[in-house]
This record gives sequence, structure tokens and C-alpha cells, in this order.
Amino acid sequence: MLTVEGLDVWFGYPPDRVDAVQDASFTVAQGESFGLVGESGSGKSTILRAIAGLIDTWSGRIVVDDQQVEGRRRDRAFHKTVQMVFQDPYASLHPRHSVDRVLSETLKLQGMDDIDRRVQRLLDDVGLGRGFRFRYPHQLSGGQRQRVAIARALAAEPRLLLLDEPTSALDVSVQAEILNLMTDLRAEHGLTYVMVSHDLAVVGHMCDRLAVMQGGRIVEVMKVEDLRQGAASEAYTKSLIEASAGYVRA
Ligand SMILES: Nc1ncnc2c1ncn2[C@@H]1O[C@H](COP(=O)(O)OP(=O)(O)OP(=O)(O)O)[C@@H](O)[C@H]1O
Repeated sequence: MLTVEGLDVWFGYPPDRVDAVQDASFTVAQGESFGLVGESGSGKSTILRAIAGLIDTWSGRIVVDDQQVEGRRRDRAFHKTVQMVFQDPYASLHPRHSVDRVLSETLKLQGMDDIDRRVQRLLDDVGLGRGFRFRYPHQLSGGQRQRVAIARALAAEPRLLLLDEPTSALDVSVQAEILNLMTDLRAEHGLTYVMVSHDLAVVGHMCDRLAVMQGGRIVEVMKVEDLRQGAASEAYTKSLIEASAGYVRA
């Protein structure tokens, strides 16, 4: 489903050039959920944005579902395959656009018909009833806003969902609801996930495999199951596990 090979991503020009990602390689199978973990600034979001076709300055190879990503991708076919959900659902929803408008416009942009029925179906899929359809972002809780953002991503009927810290702006009980929703949606829609998180407990709950990043490089790729068994081989991964007491208990 996804191949990332020898990915380098940089920002700016010498002497201020930042090498955000260096020589990153991994593959994600159809239907798999893959986590990217690591400390702040280690390059996790940058990898996601490069896969999403949102960055120009990179080299290497990114192939999504047989489509080669080249610099920025803005075409409809690509967005039908890949969608992204961001950390802050308030920032990613236009404050003056109702839920109905957000979803209808996305569906129309994808060239879909039967908009009314599809909007209702999307709201049902993310557990929001009819009463939410004509609300505005300020009339929704953080968790409800993130459900709308997920519904908007699903509107394009993507095969790959890129999730950038999708629950870190939410409080713990709402976080669990959204994680469970995303687990159910993956099974129902046969989705593939790549998910960025600084939280090993979240990745342990959601993912099959993960890559551990440090200073722009992937230091280890492993199964979540092996992480749970304490089979991390890199010292850095072990220190992450120790720092994440919640995960060890999970
Ligand atoms: N547009 C940009 N211009 C310049 N530098 C950038 C830009 N975006 C990211 N960076 C730098 O690239 C590096 C990787 O950033 P990135 O956001 O990918 O890290 P991250 O692991 O996702 O961090 P966090 O967990 O804090 O979100 C950082 O040093 C960051 O400052």
C-alpha cells in the first residue's frame, strides 16, 4: 500500500537548512496500521506531510497504492487515495462553515452525487446524529469536532489515512472514544493507517507495527507485539518505553 524509500526531507537553504528527515525507509501493507513515534522534532509529522504530497523539498521514493508521489500532489485521484487528519480539529475546520457544508463541499469536490444521503451516512459512520448536521465548529466539543474532521477525511473514500496526533488535543476519556472509533472504521472500511504519536500507549492501542524516530532518522521498525514483550533492540526505544509507564501497564 505504501513504500517509503531513502526519504530525505529538508527545509530552507544553507546555512539555515534543516534536515528534518534523513534516509527513512519503511513499507506499510494494505489494511495495516503503522505508527511513527519519537520525541518532539524528530521528523514524524514531516514524513506524514511528504506522503500526503504537501512538501516540495524532498528526495527518495514514495509510492502510495502504485502512484508515485512527486513533490506536491493536488489532484483529485491522489486525494481519493490519501487523506490526512490533523491534531487540532478546531484549527482544521473553518469557523463559519457548518458541518453540513464541510461534508457536502468535500463530497462535491470529489465529484460524488447523492450528497444528502452521503452526508447523513458519514455522520452515522462517525457516531454523530442528525442534530449535528447544521451545527458550526464552536457549537461542538473537541471530540465532536474531531469526529467531523474524520468524517471529512472519509468523504473522499480514501484507502490510506494519515493521522497526525489525532487525539492529543483531547482529554483522556474522549481520546479513548476517538481511538475506538478509528479502530472500528479501519475494520469497516478496510483502511490503512499511518499514525504519528508521541504517546506509546496510543500507538500500542492502535497500531500493528511502528517506526521509532530520533533526530530525523528511523532507529527501529518493529511489531507492537514485540514492543509489548520488551523486545526493543535499540537503547533509545527502551528509554521511550521506560518513559511511558502507561504503555508498560497496557
Ligand atoms: N516548514 C518548516 N520549516 C523549517 N523547519 C521545519 C518546518 N517544518 C518542520 N521543521 C523542522 O523539522 C524538524 C522535524 O519536525 P516535525 O514537525 O516533523 O517533528 P515531529 O517529530 O512531528 O515533532 P512534534 O512531535 O513536536 O510534532 C524540526 O526540527 C522542525 O523544527
